[in-house]
Amino acid sequence: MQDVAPQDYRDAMACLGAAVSVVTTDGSAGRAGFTASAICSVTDDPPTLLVCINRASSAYASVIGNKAVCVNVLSARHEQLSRLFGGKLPAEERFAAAAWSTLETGAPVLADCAAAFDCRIADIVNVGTHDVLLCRIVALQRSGCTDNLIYFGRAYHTVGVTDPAETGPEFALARS
Ligand SMILES: NC(=O)c1ccc[n+]([C@@H]2O[C@H](COP(=O)([O-])OP(=O)(O)OC[C@H]3O[C@@H](n4cnc5c(N)ncnc54)[C@H](O)[C@@H]3O)[C@@H](O)[C@H]2O)c1
Ligand SMILES: Cc1cc2c(cc1C)N(C[C@H](O)[C@H](O)[C@H](O)COP(=O)(O)O)c1[nH]c(=O)[nH]c(=O)c1N2
Repeated sequence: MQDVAPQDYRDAMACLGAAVSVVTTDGSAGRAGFTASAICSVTDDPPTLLVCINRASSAYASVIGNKAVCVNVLSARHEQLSRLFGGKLPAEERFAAAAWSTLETGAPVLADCAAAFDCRIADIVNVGTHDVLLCRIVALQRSGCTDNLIYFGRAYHTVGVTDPAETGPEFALARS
């Protein structure tokens, strides 16, 4: 099979806008977290989402060791937090920038995120540089999603719903 070049693949993938989350974990293998956009819903029965994690990530050993993650979906106001968790900072400095609680698994839950999916890792598939984590949702936190953070064309954007009660949903995409 003839593969396309990784750079050509990334250039094309930059056309896929995606929601941005901070994926966290805590437990005997340590507290860690990273910014992620490679996340999607698999099935609602049993409620399952997938997360792709680079095995070179500083969070990898903790995620695999704890067998649990929380997917914290970011709002527009979390752009700086996304940059912190997507950079090379030590874990303590990343977590110091926000307020956290826990639900079932002990993975950090971002206080004011749009939605948090607390998960146990049910299965792992190795693909190239990444592991695909199949994550069973064991608890949820929701605080509305009127202004989400989006990563598209190698830049952050926000997508908002204006006057949903009066006019029905109207979506606006703005570069931040
Ligand atoms: N799935 C991922 O691991 C993933 C996704 C987005 C960004 N990133 C990382 O964030 C940084 C900035 O990314 P960018 O979007 O500004 O520019 P970029 O050119 O590195 O990436 C463009 C797009 O390609 C995909 N991509 C990039 N690196 C990948 C990887 N190692 N594995 C799978 N898909 C990958 C993503 O969809 C990304 O949005 C880079 O270091 C990139 O590797 C990783
Ligand atoms: C917008 C955006 C989206 C993603 C990322 C980055 C950014 C900026 N990164 C990369 C990841 O966040 C980054 O590698 C680590 O957090 C920083 O590396 P270390 O934690 O220091 O290893 C990333 N990594 C990953 O394994 N899966 C993913 O889905 C994503 N998605």
